[in-house]
Amino acid sequence: MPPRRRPTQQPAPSSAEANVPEEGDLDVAAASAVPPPQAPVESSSPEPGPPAEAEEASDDFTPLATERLILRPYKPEDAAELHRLINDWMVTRNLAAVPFPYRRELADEWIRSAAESLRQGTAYHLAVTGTEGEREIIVGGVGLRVDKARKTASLGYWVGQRFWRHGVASEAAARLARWALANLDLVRLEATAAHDNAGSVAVLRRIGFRQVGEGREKFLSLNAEQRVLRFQATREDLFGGPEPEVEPESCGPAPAGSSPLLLVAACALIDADGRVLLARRPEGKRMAGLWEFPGGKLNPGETPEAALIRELREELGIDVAAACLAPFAFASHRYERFHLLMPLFLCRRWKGRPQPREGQALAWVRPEKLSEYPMPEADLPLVPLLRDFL
Ligand SMILES: Nc1nc2c([nH]c(=O)n2[C@@H]2O[C@H](COP(=O)(O)OP(=O)(O)OP(=O)(O)O)[C@@H](O)[C@H]2O)c(=O)[nH]1
Repeated sequence: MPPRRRPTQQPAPSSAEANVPEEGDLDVAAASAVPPPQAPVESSSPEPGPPAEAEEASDDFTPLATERLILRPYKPEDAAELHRLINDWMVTRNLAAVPFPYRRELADEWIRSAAESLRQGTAYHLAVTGTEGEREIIVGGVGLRVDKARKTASLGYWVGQRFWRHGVASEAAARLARWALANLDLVRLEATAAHDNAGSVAVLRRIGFRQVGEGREKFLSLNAEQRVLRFQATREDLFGGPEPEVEPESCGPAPAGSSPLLLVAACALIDADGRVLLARRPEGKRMAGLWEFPGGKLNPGETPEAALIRELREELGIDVAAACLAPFAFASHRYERFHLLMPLFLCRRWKGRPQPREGQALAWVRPEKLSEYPMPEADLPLVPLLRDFL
């Protein structure tokens, strides 16, 4: 079959990906790296600054680490190794967007286009690397194509045949999927797998995707359509809903059959420009990726004001006086495992400059833009109140 040359014909994990049974262990090691906050992320300065704008383009993607792997942007010098791994019928036959045979020049072209789309924030195609002895080796690839209009992204992955049966695809795909929902402006992830690709289906299920339907897709390597299974994952699928450990001390008594009451104090910090500070729940927490008002649970015996003063110092490194906290509204919302009662205070004066002390991204948001930021359900009624007031 002659290779075809189109920018979309890539070793790209665009969909319907690797047939990778996932057991055992791989002799690869991880270096330490942390994900950068991504859009919509703004200045954390309380001084007047640029208005809130979604900003997703990045020239500088910080690699993502897993226990054994590093997910990093491709480099031009990866082309030969990439070509050697991907120009393999056993790998390409499961990849919808990769032709076979795969010509060497396509690897160069792919690396160039992956760098450009990463810079623009339209796709995140990353090399999955491990180490063999002291040497870094490429073991596969993982990627996301972003559909900004639909706030979705499609996940794909492939693994070089030599590295099958070591759990590489699950480890890499889970990391990128969780990073994406925690850091990008997305409501869900999508993925497809060829109906007979049991390995890839198992990967998607293992990392938290749900099957939502079936369809057909053209596979370049087969030069034919294939039946595919369609999968999706939302934040709730990957991180769980709002179900914190509810300590009896912070709750009122819960009669049999009812949910415990959780008291949380929250604060809308307002800067001199009338912008409100939102904090994004970081990867690793339930509801990661949602934006909320800084604050937190009340400790036993604490007043809401005292809890807020403590939380604002811990989370943002600022000092607030109780006299500067003005009661504004409250949220009363039933989550599955508890009922949230959350007084919301307004504060226009504080000491220090809010800094993200707990890995959260911060955004100073104009009131009319608040509704563009995905927030926990309990906060939704507060948004119009705040917008009208400010
Ligand atoms: N701070 C804050 N919490 C909110 C908001 N809306 C909302 O539903 N919550 C929920 O209220 C609870 C706040 O608890 P928290 O901040 O002390 O705890 P957490 O889940 O972040 O975990 P942690 O115990 O590790 O700090 C969480 O379940 C959180 O999802 C909000 O606007 N601000």
